[in-house]
Parts: sequence; structure tokens; C-alpha cells
Amino acid sequence: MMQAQVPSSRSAPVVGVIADLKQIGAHGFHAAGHKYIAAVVGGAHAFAVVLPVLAPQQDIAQTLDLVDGLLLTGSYSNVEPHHYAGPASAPGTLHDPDRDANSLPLINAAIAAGVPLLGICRGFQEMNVALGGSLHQRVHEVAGMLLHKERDEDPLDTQYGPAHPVSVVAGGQLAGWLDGASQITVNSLHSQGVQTLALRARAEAIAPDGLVEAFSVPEASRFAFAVQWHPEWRYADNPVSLALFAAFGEACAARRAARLSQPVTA
Ligand SMILES: N[C@@H](CCC(=O)NCCCC(=O)O)C(=O)O
Repeated sequence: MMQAQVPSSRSAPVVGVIADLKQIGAHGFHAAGHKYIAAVVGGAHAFAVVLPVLAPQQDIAQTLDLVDGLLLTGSYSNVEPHHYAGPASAPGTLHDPDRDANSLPLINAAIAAGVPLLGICRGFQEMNVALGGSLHQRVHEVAGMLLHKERDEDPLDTQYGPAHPVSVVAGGQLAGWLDGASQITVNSLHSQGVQTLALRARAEAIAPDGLVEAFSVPEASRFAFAVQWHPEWRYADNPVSLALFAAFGEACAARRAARLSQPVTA
């Protein structure tokens, strides 16, 4: 398992990594994937904490007071379609209503509070829905769309390996982080995909079939960015991932500096 680089001081920004509520055996667990946590610590140079999905019992405003940034991870579960007025899911679709009930309000609260937000895969989809967009549930069944799903029988290095190119939107944040690159290759492990991009979002990367694969949120005061692919996978070997997590980490560090400079109220 990859060893994350340890930040050198206690001033590292605190990044909340949202959990899934998973059934493991007889019990539920609030769980987040190691590769996301390792990428936050090693790529964003942050201090990662796993956020249980307990709202409204665990107050979202208090969560935002505790962190300098938020990472919305991927997950095998799908966003429930009633959140975007979509048709019922296919029978047997895995959902995580507790994750939905936390991530969707947390996204808008974080943007309003200026808390940096990075969404990956399911997190990308959650951000689009929270901002008012909608999703294809099985994008590979839509005429003209590519197969964006991984093959379960493939080894992980194949599943998370390069899958298709995306065009980087000129003049966008991603283009800036990538020194003006016009095309990159990304991995692809998803069935859902953007059907309508939220009006509050700006497309940052597009797949050959027209599917939006990354977007930013212009109204966000610091950082709100989402990618459909998995930059956390072997992030240290991927210059695009390193640039993305570095930009996220810098925004989180700026939030921490601003927070620490505020007078402490009793
Ligand atoms: N369920 C959604 C999102 C897919 C996703 O996030 N896959 C990655 C799960 C495993 C991991 O965390 O790497 C969809 O199917 O579109």
C-alpha cells in the first residue's frame, strides 16, 4: 500500500474526506477509501479526517468550521435519482441515501462558506446534482455515448488505467494548471454521467462523445472543482493528478491561513 508523505508541520490544512455508509457483515460502517486519503495527504499536503455521514444529527455548519477543505470521493453507489427528478434506478442499483443526505447539502454550504471542494467520480456527480444538474444513470445505454464503465473482471491497474482522451477547455482552470494542455488521457469507471450540466458549473474537460468530464464552479470564492475520472489512483505517478491535488491543497492552505488569522470568539 502506498505510503503517504507526512506533512512537515502541524500547520497542514485539514481536509474532510466524506465517508460512505457501508454494510460490512452485520454492521454499518462509515468508510472512506485509502487511495483518496493518501492522495489528500501526499498530493494536497493536508491532514485528512474521515467525515461520517450523520447529518442532520451532526451539524453541517459545525463540520465546515472544522475543516479547511472537503473531498467528495468516488463510490460504487449511485446518487438516488429523486434528487434530480430522474427515472427510478434499475433494479439492484446500489444506493447510499445517507451519503446523499450529507453530500448534497454540504456542497452548497461549502461553496457559500468558501470552503474548498474537490469532487471525484461520484463526488463529481453529486456536485452537478447539488448545483441543479442531472445525470444519465447508464450513460453507455445512451445513443452515441462511449462505454465509460470499467470491466469488473480486469485487474485494478487496467480498470484504473488510461481509458479515453478528454479535451481540456481553453482558458479554464484545468488548462491553467496544466500549462495550457488541450488534451489529456483519463481513466473511466462510471455508469452515471452528466446529462445536463448545472448552470452554476463551467465545463472544464469534455470526452470525445461530448460527455462533460470536469467542471468548475465560478461562484466559489476559493476552489470548487470536480472530475469524473480518478486522479487519486497512483496520483504521484500522474502529472495531471499532482497538479490537481496541488491546486486543491493550496486553496485549503489559504482557507486555513484565513481561519487562523481570525480572532477567536468566546
Ligand atoms: N456509482 C457511480 C460512481 C462510480 C464511482 O465512483 N466508481 C468508483 C468506485 C470505487 C472507487 O472509489 O474507486 C457511477 O457508477 O457512475
